Amino acid sequence: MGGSDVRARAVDALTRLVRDIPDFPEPGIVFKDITPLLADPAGFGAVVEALAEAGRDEDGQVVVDKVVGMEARGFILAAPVALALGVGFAPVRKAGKLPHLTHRVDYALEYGEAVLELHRDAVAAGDRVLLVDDVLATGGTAGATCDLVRRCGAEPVGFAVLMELGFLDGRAAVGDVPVTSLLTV
Ligand SMILES: O=P(O)(O)OC[C@H]1O[C@H](OP(=O)(O)OP(=O)(O)O)[C@H](O)[C@@H]1O
Ligand SMILES: Nc1ncnc2[nH]cnc12
Repeated sequence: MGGSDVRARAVDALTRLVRDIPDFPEPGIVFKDITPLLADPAGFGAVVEALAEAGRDEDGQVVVDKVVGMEARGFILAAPVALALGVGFAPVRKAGKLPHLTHRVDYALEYGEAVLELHRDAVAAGDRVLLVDDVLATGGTAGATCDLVRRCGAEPVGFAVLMELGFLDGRAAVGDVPVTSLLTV
């Protein structure tokens, strides 16, 4: 199947299977709930395939060494993307969850602030790293993850996300790291 077909199937699944939950987790936020998408194997498979395209070049060659996913929804998408690309997966977690030596970054997101961590040995110096998550909102999470990857001496070479909230300038937070967003809402 060609790249545009893969993407079209993913966009169709996102349009049908992501629901809006108003005022969650706080008043004024419209929460993008991906659980119906995850419950649909064809839709879930379609979006994983489309996200994985961000880790390949035009000839279909894999051009990344590692996939990083952000807790918690990012894990669900990033792990199968890593397997699809045949590379390893590394988790970025909220504070206090990773057991070995970590790098830490404070960050803000659409509804709060927190600390993210990455094991210092999770990615190697010089690795080319693809970030994967479900939603790009303010970009706080993605920006902090780029910082963590760089602190390991590795290079964030792409950020693949299901949905981008277009009214927030999330792309600014990741600077010149290319963003692949399957849907802008
Ligand atoms: O662009 P931002 O403003 O940073 O927001 C995007 C982040 O917010 C959500 O995660 P959340 O921290 O709510 O964690 P969860 O996946 O555990 O629900 C989402 O999964 C992204 O990681
Ligand atoms: N509106 C939203 N829906 C789901 N996840 C989010 N993360 C940040 N903003 C979000």
